[in-house]
Amino acid sequence: MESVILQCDDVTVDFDGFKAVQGMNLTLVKGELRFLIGPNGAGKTTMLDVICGKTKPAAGKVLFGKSGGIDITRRKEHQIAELGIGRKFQTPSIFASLTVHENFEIAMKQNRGVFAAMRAKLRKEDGERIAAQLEMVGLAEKSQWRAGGLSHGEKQWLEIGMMLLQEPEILLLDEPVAGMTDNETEKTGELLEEIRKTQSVIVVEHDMEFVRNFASFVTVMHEGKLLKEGSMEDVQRDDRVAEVYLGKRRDVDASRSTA
Ligand SMILES: Nc1ncnc2c1ncn2[C@@H]1O[C@H](COP(=O)(O)OP(=O)(O)OP(=O)(O)O)[C@@H](O)[C@H]1O
Repeated sequence: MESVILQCDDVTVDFDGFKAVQGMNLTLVKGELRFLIGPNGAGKTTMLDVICGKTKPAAGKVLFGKSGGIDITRRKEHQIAELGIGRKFQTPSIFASLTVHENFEIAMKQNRGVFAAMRAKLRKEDGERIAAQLEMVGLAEKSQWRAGGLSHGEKQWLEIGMMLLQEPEILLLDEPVAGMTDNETEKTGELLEEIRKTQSVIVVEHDMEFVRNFASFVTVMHEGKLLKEGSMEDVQRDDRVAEVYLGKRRDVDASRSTA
């Protein structure tokens, strides 16, 4: 049976009277790769902010974990991260002057603080995990490169790898392929498919070609609300979805957006 790992119930976010999210529901099961799409301003990023604790909802609940889960709605951001929800923002937060390997070492020991982490010794099993993670995100051959010298796509993978080392149960990614080359986009999709074997992932995305290639289940938001949920085929066939995306046109195939 599918096990629910995250449940957002009737979430409303109010920014000084403006309801960026209104009564939004979202349920994620373990091992799911969920794409959250919708036009600009739909409330997608705000939903990620609510789940990771950056923004507190005015109403509703966020439950995390198995068997009904625990209510994380009022927990602080760092507590939610410690519980196992990792958030990656659009701009990578990596240490540009350190090597790829050193960045991974820091991620491995993040709880001790950055400077303590740099001094602390790695255990043998930590080294093995880092090696496996480098392999998974395709950076094994560049482990001694300075992170600042990596391509845009590689920096994103580095940060995803750093997050994975902290073993989150859920990863929240905001437009991970924005600015990537086609080849990097493809590789990122493959990486997400690999990640979902052990973790659950929510991806906010504008790149419809990418969504079509890698999404099995899509949630569409519009004006802070759930507009439609289903397979990409279902979503593309939906007249309301076509309407909010492109006026009256049926195809949700918006050209690649960098928004
Ligand atoms: N801190 C804030 N204060 C006031 N309004 C905000 C704040 N953050 C977001 N909003 C507004 O809430 C609405 C939803 O924003 P959000 O960023 O969640 O949308 P989105 O679907 O992620 O859009 P995009 O695809 O353009 O990133 C927008 O109208 C935005 O201007």
